[in-house]
Amino acid sequence: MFEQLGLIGCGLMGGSFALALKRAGLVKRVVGYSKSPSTTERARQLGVIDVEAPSALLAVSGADLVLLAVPVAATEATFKAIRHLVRNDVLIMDVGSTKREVIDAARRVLREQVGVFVPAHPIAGKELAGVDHADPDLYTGRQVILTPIERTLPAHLDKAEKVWRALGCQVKRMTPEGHDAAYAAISHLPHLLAFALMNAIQKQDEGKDFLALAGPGFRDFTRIAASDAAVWRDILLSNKEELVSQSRHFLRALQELEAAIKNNDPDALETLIDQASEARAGWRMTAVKPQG
Ligand SMILES: NC(=O)C1=CN([C@@H]2O[C@H](COP(=O)(O)OP(=O)(O)OC[C@H]3O[C@@H](n4cnc5c(N)ncnc54)[C@H](O)[C@@H]3O)[C@@H](O)[C@H]2O)C=CC1
Ligand SMILES: O=C(O)C(=O)Cc1ccc(O)cc1
Repeated sequence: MFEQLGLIGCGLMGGSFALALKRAGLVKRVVGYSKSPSTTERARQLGVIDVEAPSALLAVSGADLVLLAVPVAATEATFKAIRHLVRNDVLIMDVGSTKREVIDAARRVLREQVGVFVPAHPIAGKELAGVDHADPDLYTGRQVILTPIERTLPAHLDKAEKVWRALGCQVKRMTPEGHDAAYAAISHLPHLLAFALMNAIQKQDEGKDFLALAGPGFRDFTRIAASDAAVWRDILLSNKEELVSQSRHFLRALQELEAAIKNNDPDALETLIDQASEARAGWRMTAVKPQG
């Protein structure tokens, strides 16, 4: 049981964490801070937080658990804002979608105290940002990747694992590098492609008319294109090398398909589609709860 969660970033991810922690009876009080005072106020109105803090530092004052749930490029400024209140008995976690840059920021700012920070990435979320979409079930049954470094304090790592497990998550450990390489392929590239597809269509003269005719396949493929621009700008820029490398893999695969079409080669085309179809049919999302 935690006395106080200091929540920095009262949006979708932070708000959902606060609601889930409260529902599990794991926290007595949630003190929240978001950059925009209207968001913090809304979070309190919704019962996501109990107390509005006027600064990140004041949200952390008296907290034994701190969650950073801000766009990843805001991580360093957030650590700087709170560093004077970072003590060894406080557990700090984040929920950022990339890990190497977040950890570099933590090392630069927290220095010898970096061990209290346990980098975390819940593989849960949706395309709808903001506290109004916070949901106590968001994390239930989902994977959470922890990417500890050599200085991470074992007791803090253990406590972090217990918190996520108590919220119904399946916890996995990876290196920050392994994490960023994998998520470039399975999350950052798919978002990039969804953004590109929407723009490619809407920039055509008949784009609007085409979109009006689209069906469920298009809906499934492009859902994530509606994601928050500031959040995704930061994610894509903070995993640049891995993302560009995955984009090259994708372009090669696209060119192979295009060549089979241009060459009127049905066998080659069928083989390529078969490979994709079998891989997708055999894939299941790792989850604790039965998935829809
Ligand atoms: N949206 C998703 O599905 C997932 C997002 N994430 C990560 O979660 C983090 C938060 O994303 P969401 O909750 O989706 O976004 P959001 O936009 O719903 O919430 C972010 C909140 O942070 C606040 N904020 C922005 N800059 C700030 C600053 N400098 N100081 C204090 N507050 C600040 C915003 O006002 C907003 O309330 C990001 O790092 C993202 O990479 C991780 C997994 C899934
Ligand atoms: O909307 C979806 O289905 C997502 O894939 C959500 C998501 C977005 C970012 C992450 O780092 C992890 C999960």
